[in-house]
Amino acid sequence: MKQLESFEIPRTVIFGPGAISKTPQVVAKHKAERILIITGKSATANYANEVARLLSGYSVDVVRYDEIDTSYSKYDLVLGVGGGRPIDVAKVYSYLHRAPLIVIPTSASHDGIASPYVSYALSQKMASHGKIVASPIAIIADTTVILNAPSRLLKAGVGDLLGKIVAVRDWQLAHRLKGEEYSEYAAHLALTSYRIVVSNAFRIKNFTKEEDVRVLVKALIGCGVAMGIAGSSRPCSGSEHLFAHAVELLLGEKNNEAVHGELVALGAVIMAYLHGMNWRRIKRVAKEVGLPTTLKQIGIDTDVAIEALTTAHTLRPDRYTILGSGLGKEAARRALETTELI
Ligand SMILES: NC(=O)C1=CN([C@@H]2O[C@H](COP(=O)(O)OP(=O)(O)OC[C@H]3O[C@@H](n4cnc5c(N)ncnc54)[C@H](OP(=O)(O)O)[C@@H]3O)[C@@H](O)[C@H]2O)C=CC1
Ligand SMILES: O=C(CO)COP(=O)(O)O
Ligand SMILES: [Zn+2]
Repeated sequence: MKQLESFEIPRTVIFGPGAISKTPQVVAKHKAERILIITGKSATANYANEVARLLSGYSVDVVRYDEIDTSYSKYDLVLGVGGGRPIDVAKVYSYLHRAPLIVIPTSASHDGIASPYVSYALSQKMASHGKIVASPIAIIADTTVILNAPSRLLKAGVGDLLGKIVAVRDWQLAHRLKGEEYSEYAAHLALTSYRIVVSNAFRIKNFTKEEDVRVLVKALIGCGVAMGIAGSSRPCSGSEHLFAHAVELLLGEKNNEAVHGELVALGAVIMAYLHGMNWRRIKRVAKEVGLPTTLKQIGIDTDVAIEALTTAHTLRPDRYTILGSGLGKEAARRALETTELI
């Protein structure tokens, strides 16, 4: 007999120019007195303070994501304001303290905006027990704010989406070879986001218009919903993300200048090559948008890339990908040379 299924997706999504001003109305729907705003380290703090001002009738604390710990006192509502890291930490807080979560992205650099899962390594350490599922009750995506974010971040959002073609291919492989459960709907949703950015890449690449950001934000939200439906990040994270995570781990927290979506795009090129897919197309789109297309452009040494490629398969042993039981050093170097990433 089939088992019962359940999944979490966001309840309310408000997006467009000036959406942030709607925060009080969204908050008012929930019986909250004490509100915690988790935000970024510097640039995004202004937005968090703006949100705090809008909520002047409440007791509000604003805390940086890297300064919060699990002993933090109880709040009725948590808001994640910033990039992917503060949003992930806000999800952890929401999960651990059963506080409803509102996500206010200040950039379109990642697809964690609507996903109920947590990716950022620090957040994982904060939650030692089990798998975190924290779907936002609301997303408030202010496209004016996002349009003003550095274009590198918006391009990174395109990079995160370029990875979906590989992630879905890995998932199909695992379905065929390992019998892993596969959701055609979730896979199609992730692929639709990939296709939309690929077909609009030429038009949206400079991110000068609000509608360009809209296309990107919708595609990223679509991926978050795909993860919710799949019950994991599977449709949106395969071997290309394993490569990105492996590089991030090797570089460490302190000297990590690499942006998530940029690493994912480079990973997608390598893994598409290993799959025998059209890796040149992914690279062409990345170049078109202005994403880095060599490791040198983001300061990653060949040794680090090879180490990442040979260890990436160990990071998530339960998620089968084209990396199988691991690449050897020679194969890793060959892949980097053939795809001209080095
Ligand atoms: N849960 C999920 O499903 C997913 C989670 N992720 C996670 O998200 C993270 C990647 O997200 P990303 O956004 O790149 O990382 P960060 O949150 O680290 O943000 C990157 C940089 O962008 C800055 N920034 C954000 N918005 C603005 C803005 N409007 N103006 C100026 N600067 C801005 C941040 O500033 P500041 O210093 O103020 O923070 C930070 O310096 C990774 O840790 C990844 O694992 C990614 C995909 C999916
Ligand atoms: O970044 C993600 C999807 O884009 C999340 O993936 P992970 O589950 O690999 O952290
Ligand atoms: Zn990602």
